[in-house]
Amino acid sequence: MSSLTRLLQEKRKNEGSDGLSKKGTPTPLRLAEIDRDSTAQNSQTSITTVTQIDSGEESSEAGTSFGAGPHFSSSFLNVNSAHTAAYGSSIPVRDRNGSIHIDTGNLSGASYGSPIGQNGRSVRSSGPVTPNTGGGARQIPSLSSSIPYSVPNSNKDNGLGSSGSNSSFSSSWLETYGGGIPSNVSAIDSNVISSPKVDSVEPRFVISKQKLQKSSLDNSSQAGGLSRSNSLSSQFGNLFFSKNSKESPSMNGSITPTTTSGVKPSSSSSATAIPKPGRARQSSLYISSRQPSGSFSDTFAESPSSTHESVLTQSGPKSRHSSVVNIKSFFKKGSGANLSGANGLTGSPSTNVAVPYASQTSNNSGFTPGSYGSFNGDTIYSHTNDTSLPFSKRYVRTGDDLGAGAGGSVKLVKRIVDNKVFAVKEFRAKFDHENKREYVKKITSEYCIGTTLRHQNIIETIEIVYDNNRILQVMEYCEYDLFAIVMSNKMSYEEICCCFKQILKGVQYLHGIGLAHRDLKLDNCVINENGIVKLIDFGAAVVFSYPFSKNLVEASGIVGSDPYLAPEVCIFSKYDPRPVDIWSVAIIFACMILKKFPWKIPKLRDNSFKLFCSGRDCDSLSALVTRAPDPPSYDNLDTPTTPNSKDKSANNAADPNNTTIGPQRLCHSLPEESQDILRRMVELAPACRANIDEIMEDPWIVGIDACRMVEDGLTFKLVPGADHTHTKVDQSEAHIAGLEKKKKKQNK
Ligand SMILES: Nc1ncnc2c1ncn2[C@@H]1O[C@H](COP(=O)(O)OP(=O)(O)OP(=O)(O)O)[C@@H](O)[C@H]1O
Repeated sequence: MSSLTRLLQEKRKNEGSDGLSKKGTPTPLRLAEIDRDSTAQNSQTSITTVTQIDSGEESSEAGTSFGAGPHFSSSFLNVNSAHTAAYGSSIPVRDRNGSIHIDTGNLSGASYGSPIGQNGRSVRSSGPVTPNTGGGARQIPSLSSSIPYSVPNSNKDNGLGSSGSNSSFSSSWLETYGGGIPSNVSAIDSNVISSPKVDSVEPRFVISKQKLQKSSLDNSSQAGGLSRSNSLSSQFGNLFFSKNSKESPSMNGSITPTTTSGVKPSSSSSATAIPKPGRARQSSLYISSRQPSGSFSDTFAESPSSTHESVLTQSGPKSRHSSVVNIKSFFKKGSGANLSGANGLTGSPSTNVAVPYASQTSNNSGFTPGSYGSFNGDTIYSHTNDTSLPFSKRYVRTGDDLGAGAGGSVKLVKRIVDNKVFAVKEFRAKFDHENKREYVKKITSEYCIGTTLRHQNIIETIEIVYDNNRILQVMEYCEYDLFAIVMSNKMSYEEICCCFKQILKGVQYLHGIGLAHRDLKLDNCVINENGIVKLIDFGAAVVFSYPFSKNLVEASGIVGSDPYLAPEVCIFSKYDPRPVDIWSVAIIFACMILKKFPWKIPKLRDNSFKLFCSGRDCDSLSALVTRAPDPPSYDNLDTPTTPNSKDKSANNAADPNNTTIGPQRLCHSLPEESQDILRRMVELAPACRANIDEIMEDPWIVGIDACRMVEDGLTFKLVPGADHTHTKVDQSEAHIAGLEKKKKKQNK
């Protein structure tokens, strides 16, 4: 068990059993209680045996040697390593770093069997690219071939149509592959999952659909975008998961070690074990970020002064430009050349950069011509004009690291000219096995998104610098990780609602410009002294809509962190990324209220999730996930589809009074006024899930008095929510890195 995990456990113990007990907030039911109750009830209800297609997680732990170092608890490991990956066999899956893994079709271990690093991140088992030879693999179409995207309410759906796969439900994946659904069974019978063929490069790297298709053909051997997030949920893992959380009874299968080479055709049977791919993205990057590089860290002189005095003075409103940088021209003019030079590449990376549509329609009035495109010295992009000096002459490192993850490490710096404090993300170095073009694509993708976004609930990128062979992203600094604030257990209910609404606003902005985040979790929300929440880490973001196009560009790959993953991500090779974000935000809310995850992973082998899926009017998870809302009836054509009418076809519980199974298993533990919309946010079927605009119209959400910045002449001023203040914690434990450090000290 990691030191931090133990710390959090201890903290939880000390804090007693209840999370929030504010007026109007039901005392959250601990997962342990839920599980005990439900397990007891389980035997009495009509829930029948669940056909488990996985081998058990428990045995995976038992059968895996994690080395002699400190271990994470089983629950921690499960949440952080239980990667669902591409199901079936022989699918080369690519993580966010571009490394390709081959799953052999056995439950195993690239992740489970890998040695766990000191911080609990399993070492990635990545091998060379191996062609997809899964000839026997059944081809699972994308989710859109099973459900119509043009569902009622699609007018609220940013006007996006389907990706051209509007097959009706009658010709769905379910009927083709899954057979009929017995109507008289209330439990989830089986989740028929086989090997989806992932055959495209990630769309965010491609300008047009045509290019995407071409690239898909060209790169068919580099299939798949498996990506695992380096989940700082790790800390939550141990804290939130009940020790008593029961795994599925059928989880006692043995674990077959995964190899990263060799190919095994998938079985099309529903009893196929789900292979566990390597925990690719996180560990190796994590390690990478700690490699002595002689670059970034050495560039700064350590500042003797404490960081946080000045932090308090710099957290005022940042200038918000209404415009969005045209990243396409940005790359053509400047950074492309710069990066080319920097990485020894020929050709501009601009040809592979996705352009969200807002970027083409906006003007660039917020940026001077010199702020991007051309660069002074080592600056690739900057909000400011003061880029004539090299980075190391303008900033000084101060304080400790803020965090490190898959994309790189984040440090605190002070701008010499005005003593303002910023967070600087040093993108990780290129891996040896990674080709340069791939690496540049990844990095450029993240930072071009970072430089494009302008919203008070999205972190602001100040400048991007090429320095000493590393790419540095200077961001506004936020004093707290939302994770750390939640862990303090001091948040009031109103404060939680405020944070929730701000996260939703950030998502609304992203979805409005055609981007989905795909890795929304507490760890990727930071909060400043004013109580303004910001989304960070756009390393997994994708463009789902291009300018002037009504087509949806589906996302692919299992991207995100297990407890926050939407179920369709684990089932389909391609999916609409918007409902995935919505699901994740619902989990974030549940975590803030309950102080624990509802489940470790949205798969049937997780008993808690299985119970959540059970007790509905359908017995197949696949069927539940591919449901579509009822079409509007002829009698009610004039009546717009309301959330309630959508509910008709949603995955409602057969017995709404039974709080141990079905959606109410989760929702009944949440504050009453939040239950309606939360239930719609955790709809198993993405087509029935509330979209962001519907959520923002929910009366409870509308009524939340969230803190916000409003324009005040040329600047912005804070309008705090009237019914709450924001919790502050000591800076030594305001960020994950600080928490880790503190724990390590305590353990010595
Ligand atoms: N602007 C910021 N202000 C304050 N802290 C920040 C900021 N950006 C990042 N951090 C801290 O650094 C950590 C890692 O940042 P980030 O998530 O961007 O890195 P990553 O390498 O992409 O991580 P992951 O593996 O989760 O994707 C965050 O969890 C947070 O604690």
